[in-house]
Amino acid sequence: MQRVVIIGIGDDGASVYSLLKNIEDVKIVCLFKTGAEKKTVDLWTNENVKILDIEKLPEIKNIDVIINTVGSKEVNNFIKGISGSVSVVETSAVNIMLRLFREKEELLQIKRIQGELSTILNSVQEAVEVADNNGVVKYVNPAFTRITGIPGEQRIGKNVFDISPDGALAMALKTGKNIFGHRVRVGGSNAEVVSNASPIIVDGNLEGAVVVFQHFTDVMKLMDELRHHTTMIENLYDKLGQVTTCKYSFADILGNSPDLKKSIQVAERAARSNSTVLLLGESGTGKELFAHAIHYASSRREKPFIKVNCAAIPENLLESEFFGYAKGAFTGATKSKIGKFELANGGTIFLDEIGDMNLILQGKLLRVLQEMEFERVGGNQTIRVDVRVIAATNRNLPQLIRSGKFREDLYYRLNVVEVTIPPLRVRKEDLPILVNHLIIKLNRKLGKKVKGLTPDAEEVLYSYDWPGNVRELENVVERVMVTVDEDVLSKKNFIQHVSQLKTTPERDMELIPIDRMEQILISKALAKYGNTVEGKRRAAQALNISLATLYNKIKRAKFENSNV
Ligand SMILES: Nc1ncnc2c1ncn2[C@@H]1O[C@H](COP(=O)(O)OP(=O)(O)OP(=O)(O)O)[C@@H](O)[C@H]1O
Repeated sequence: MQRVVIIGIGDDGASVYSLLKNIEDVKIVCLFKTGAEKKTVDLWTNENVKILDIEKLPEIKNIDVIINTVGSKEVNNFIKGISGSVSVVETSAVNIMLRLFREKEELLQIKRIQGELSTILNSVQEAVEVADNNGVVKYVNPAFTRITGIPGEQRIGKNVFDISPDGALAMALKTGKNIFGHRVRVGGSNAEVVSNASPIIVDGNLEGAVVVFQHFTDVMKLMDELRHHTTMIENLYDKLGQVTTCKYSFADILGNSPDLKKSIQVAERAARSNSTVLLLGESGTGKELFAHAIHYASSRREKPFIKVNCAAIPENLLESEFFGYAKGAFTGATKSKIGKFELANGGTIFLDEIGDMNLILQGKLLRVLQEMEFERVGGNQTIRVDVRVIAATNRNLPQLIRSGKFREDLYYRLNVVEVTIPPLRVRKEDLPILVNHLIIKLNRKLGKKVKGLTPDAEEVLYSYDWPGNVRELENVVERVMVTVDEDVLSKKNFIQHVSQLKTTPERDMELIPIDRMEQILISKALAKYGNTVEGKRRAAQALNISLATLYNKIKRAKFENSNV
């Protein structure tokens, strides 16, 4: 066991201490503080070692070696004066020893980094090749061999300017610049790769270059995957845009006329089932409103509601709109797209203007309705869906069937539950509730304070037939409210702003049987004043007949009608 003392508690003293403290045959007896250290190190508080003043050196017995880390003359002389037979390692020898120690430490550190780097390079999927500034290959990783089929030992030592002069590595060495996305066949192999290369610059000098590449097919595979996911994202965006949030419920369908109530009743019953519903009614009667309400009242209310207007989509696009298309199905189909039936999966598809669909598509639709499965246009995979169908039309389907424009079998498929929505002209008693609701809504929208209509304005509305139904009524009331500043809307406002508001009698003044004319006037009066006892009393007054006569005429009209 060598008993050692260290002179000096500065940087060098600390280094020597660290170097020797774990050596088995060395016992560091203590360290000596000299006062000549440039800076003392604050390491000692955590170390189990004694620190003494240099004056105490003579008192320490049985020392084998004194290591002097302090370069001061006085300290040297003091040690020489007392060391006697004890070996003294001078400062210059200590410095050499420390330099060797530090270099060894650096080497160990480099070796550690090298080990880590080589683990990384061995495990990456990309090929890596390194050449020096003359182009001589110094390193290739295992992925290089996997991708090119060239063993490392066959590659290392060769010159890239000979074996791969068009490669990214040679280009980076020639130009000193980064090369990106270079597509090339690796010299000496058949592998087509996409590579990135960078020059290695140390202290401003070109020391070599490194290239990283991947098999072109791998890149293509990644690109395909990327494209697939991009399509998926686009389709989802598409989906978001097309999924109509179901806006209306049965509570939004206004009107108390018996005919409308009957339609609502049938629709409510249909909503509870999964049956296909066919909505019939003139334009603007509220078919879409009913479709929304049915979906909203059904168990599918949380699922998508998808509307397709069969008349608005060009015939040649309708099929792909419905069923989507596969990538490459036609020129321009660079990616696949899902159709409305898939979008509606789990929910409801609303096929508006079904009477305008072409015959070929009618056949395809029939198959979907029967089997709930289809293929995308140009695709061969069968897609199964669970969709509730609501179709609507303002056309006379039986007539279209007779003229060969609509498939009878499709008609029966769609017509599981038929809901006919009456036109506004046969339920004019619904006018007040509709108009009041519109005024409230438009007051809010336009910032107006309209309270209602004058009786003669009401008369104008009652006398009109409303061929555009509720939609026309909405347009007319809005047009009037936008332009008029009065609180109560008068006949003048309506006539002035809606020139097409011609009253029915004026238009229909051709000759008809008197009893028929009577019936028209009675229903007009009842529509205006309502079918209640009070309404009938006022109607009789307006017609200038007694209440009893009115009852008689109503009875006779009903009797006659039932005999028709
Ligand atoms: N009973 C009703 N109560 C309240 N609003 C109604 C009623 N009926 C129709 N509407 C309103 O009238 C407008 C037209 O209705 P909708 O679009 O549903 O008619 P449609 O029959 O589908 O018309 P088209 O055949 O032209 O597509 C909508 O703004 C709708 O909210």
